[in-house]
Parts: sequence; C-alpha cells; structure tokens
Amino acid sequence: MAKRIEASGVTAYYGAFKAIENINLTVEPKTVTALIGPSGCGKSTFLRSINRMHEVLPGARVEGSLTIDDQDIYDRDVDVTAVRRMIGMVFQRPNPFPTMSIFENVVAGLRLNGVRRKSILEEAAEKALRSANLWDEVKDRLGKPGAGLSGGQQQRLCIARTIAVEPQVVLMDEPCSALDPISTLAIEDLMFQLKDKFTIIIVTHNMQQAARVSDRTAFFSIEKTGDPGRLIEYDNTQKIFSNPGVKKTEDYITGRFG
Ligand SMILES: Nc1ncnc2c1ncn2[C@@H]1O[C@H](COP(=O)(O)OP(=O)(O)OP(=O)(O)O)[C@@H](O)[C@H]1O
Repeated sequence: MAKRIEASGVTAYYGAFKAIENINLTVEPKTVTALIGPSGCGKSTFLRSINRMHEVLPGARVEGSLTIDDQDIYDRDVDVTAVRRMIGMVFQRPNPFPTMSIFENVVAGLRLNGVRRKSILEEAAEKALRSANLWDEVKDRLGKPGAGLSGGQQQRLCIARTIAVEPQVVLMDEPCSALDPISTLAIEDLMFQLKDKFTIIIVTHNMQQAARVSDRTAFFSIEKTGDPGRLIEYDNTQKIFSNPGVKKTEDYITGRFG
C-alpha cells in the first residue's frame, strides 16, 4: 500500500511570490521522512504540494513534477479527488467534525466514498481506531461527540479518520504542536507502527521528535526574507543529526539559528 514519492524541480508560488524553489527529493515507501527548518522556509508549502492542497488557495500554483509510484499527480488528466484520497493529511490542530460522533468522524471519508453498509463501516471504524491506538479508550462511547475527547485523543481520532480510507501516504503538518508530552509520545509511537503500512511525511519544529521518529530528514532553509525556501540537505536522520554535510544544517540543529 505504501508508495514511493519523487519530487523533481518542485517550485511553488502564492501569486507572484515564489515560496519554494527547485525541490528534488525521493521518499521511499514505508518510511517516515521529517521536514525541518526555520519558520517560513516552505515546509508546509511543500507538504501541501504533495496532495495538491497548495493549489486550493487562489493564485497558488506548483511547477515541476511530483510522482507517486511513477504517476505524475500533476498530470492534466489526474483526478484530484483520487489524489487526495490516496494521500491523507493530518493537521496541526486536531480538527474532528465537532457535531459528529466519534464513529461518524472515523467513517466520514468512507461515507463520502459511497460506503453504506453498516457492518462494513463498523468493521472499518474498529480497524482504524485500533491502528490509531484509540480503540480501547473510545469503544464504549462511539456514539458520543468527537469534540468531547482530550486533545491527544482528538488528534488520534483525526489520524483514524485519515487512515480509515486506506491512503498510501500520510502527510502530517506539525501533528503534535498542540499536544502535551504524553500525547506527543503516543502519536510518535503510532507513527512508528503506521510506517509498516504507509509512507509518512511529517513537518516538525521539534528536533528531538524528528530524530526519534524519522528515517530520513530533509532540512529546508531560506537565505533571507522574501527569498524562496530551498532544500539544503536530505539524508538519513542519523547522519543529519550526528554528522551533517552542510554547515547551515549543523547551525540549525544545534540551535545557532532559526
Ligand atoms: N496563504 C499564503 N499566502 C501567501 N504567502 C504564504 C501563504 N502561506 C504561506 N505563505 C508564505 O510562504 C512562505 C513559506 O511558508 P510555509 O508556511 O510553507 O513555511 P513553513 O516552513 O511551513 O513555516 P512554519 O514553520 O512557520 O509553519 C512564507 O514566506 C509564508 O509567509
């Protein structure tokens, strides 16, 4: 199920402003890749280019090519909805549908895809909640509102909702930034388990988190305000954190700038 992602010459704009320039990187299936770098260097922009969310903003566009197992997702005849189904996304703040029950939150995507049969929905909900390490905590209150859960539980609910439709890639944009340390560890454990099935890309400001959860790390940076973000170094996480090849990477991970 997990898929290989290849970005080649990816440049993204907000109107006339070039936010990222010429990003080239390959993400192997069943790995966790961390995107790190100072604020404004384009991590989120790049992440949102991968599932064609970037272009949702008026005037925003992407150049270059992005292939998922050799299929260019920017091809003219590609079905954008199918791309977003294949590439799920988890956001910074847990965003369960507030008026829906826990169960309905998890199966929302399946319902949109036309699944109607109750037994199939129930089975899929249990599977996704178990995968998100949330089943035991919610199995007796599936009919209660998702908004009634703690922040960490809500984020795991959002992860369950994302994986219920069985995507191949899961993008996470600072998924732990609104969570306490215990919930953060729960999500990190979960990422470790999920990479058995999915290709995961995570944006994080937390260096320890990048070092703990990822196999590969991509360091982005900008020269000065107004310049586009560029990929400075991309390597095995262990190498980036122990012996980076570029001085700028070292300065960043040791806290000397950013
Ligand atoms: N909707 C938008 N319209 C115009 N410019 C934007 C928009 N969103 C982001 N930008 C600009 O694009 C650049 C990259 O932003 P992006 O959010 O991708 O960076 P980031 O590395 O994820 O930052 P952070 O770590 O602060 O979240 C920044 O200069 C930002 O101001």
